Amino acid sequence: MEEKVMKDCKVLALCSQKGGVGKTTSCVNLAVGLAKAGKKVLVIDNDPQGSMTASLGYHNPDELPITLATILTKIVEDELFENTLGILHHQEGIDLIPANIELSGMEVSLVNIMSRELVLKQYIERMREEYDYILIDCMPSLGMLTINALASVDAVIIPVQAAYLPVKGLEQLIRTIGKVRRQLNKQLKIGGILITMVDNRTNYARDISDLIFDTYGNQIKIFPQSIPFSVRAAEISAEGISIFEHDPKGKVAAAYWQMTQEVLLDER
Ligand SMILES: Nc1ncnc2c1ncn2[C@@H]1O[C@H](COP(=O)(O)OP(=O)(O)OP(=O)(O)O)[C@@H](O)[C@H]1O
Ligand SMILES: [Mg+2]
Repeated sequence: MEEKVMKDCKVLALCSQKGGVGKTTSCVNLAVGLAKAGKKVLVIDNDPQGSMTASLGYHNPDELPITLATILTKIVEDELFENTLGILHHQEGIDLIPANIELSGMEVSLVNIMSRELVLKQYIERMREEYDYILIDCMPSLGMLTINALASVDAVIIPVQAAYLPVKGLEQLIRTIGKVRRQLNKQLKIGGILITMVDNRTNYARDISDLIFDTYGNQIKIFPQSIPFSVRAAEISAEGISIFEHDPKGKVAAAYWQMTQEVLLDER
C-alpha cells in the first residue's frame, strides 16, 4: 500500500481487553466533542455487540443491513464499493459505521485470508481523505478484530476504570501494542490512558488514579482530567445521544470536553 505523505486525518482506537471500562461511552463523547470543535468525524463500531451502534440510537443493530462486516467482506473479496457504503448520520453531526453480531463471524473468517491483520487498514486508508478524525470502538478482547484496529490507527486511547487494580491487564495490552508496533504499524502510539468512572467521594478511586500516575506517568500520557462516575453518563446509551446533549452542564460533559481539547492539542 502506498504511504501518503500528508496525513491530516487522525485515527484513534478506544481499546482495552477489559470489559465495561468506558470504551464505548468515551468513543461516543469524544467523537461528538470533536464534531463540536468543528471536526469531521467518523466512528467505526468494531465490536460485534454493537454497543456503540445502539448508543447512537440504533437500538436493534442486528436489523441493520449494511455494517462493518459487509465492508470487511467486500475488502476480503476484492469487490469495489463507494466510500459512502453503510455510513449512518447521527443527529449530533458525526458519521457511524455500525456493527452487529455478523462481525463475530469475521473474527473467525479473517484467520484464513491473506494479510488478515490489515483488512480494516485498507478501509481506513481510503476513508482518511474524507474525515478529520476516525475513532474505532474496540471490543473487550485482543483478538483479530482488535489487532486489525491497532494495525490501522495512529494512536490508542486506553480507558481504565478507577474501580479495580488495572495494572496486570494494562501490562498485557501495552505488550500487545508494542508487538503490533514492531510487526504491523510502526506509527502506532499510545495516545493516553483515560481514567474513567471516578467516584471522587472514595479514597479508593483516588488511590487507583495515583497508582496509575506513579506507574505509567513517566512513559505514557495520562489524560489530566479523569471522567467522573455519574448515572447521567450511563443514561446516554438508552437516549441515543452524547453527554453534551443529555447533560450539557454536568461534570461528565465538562470532563469529556476537556479530554477533547487534549486530543485536539495532539494534532500533528
Ligand atoms: N462515567 C460513567 N459513570 C457511570 N457509568 C458509566 C460511565 N461511563 C460509562 N458508564 C457505564 O458503564 C458501563 C460500561 O461502559 P461502556 O459500555 O462505555 O464500557 P466498554 O468498555 O465499552 O464496555 P465493553 O467492554 O462491554 O465494550 C455502561 O453501562 C455505561 O453506561
Ligand atoms: Mg464497548
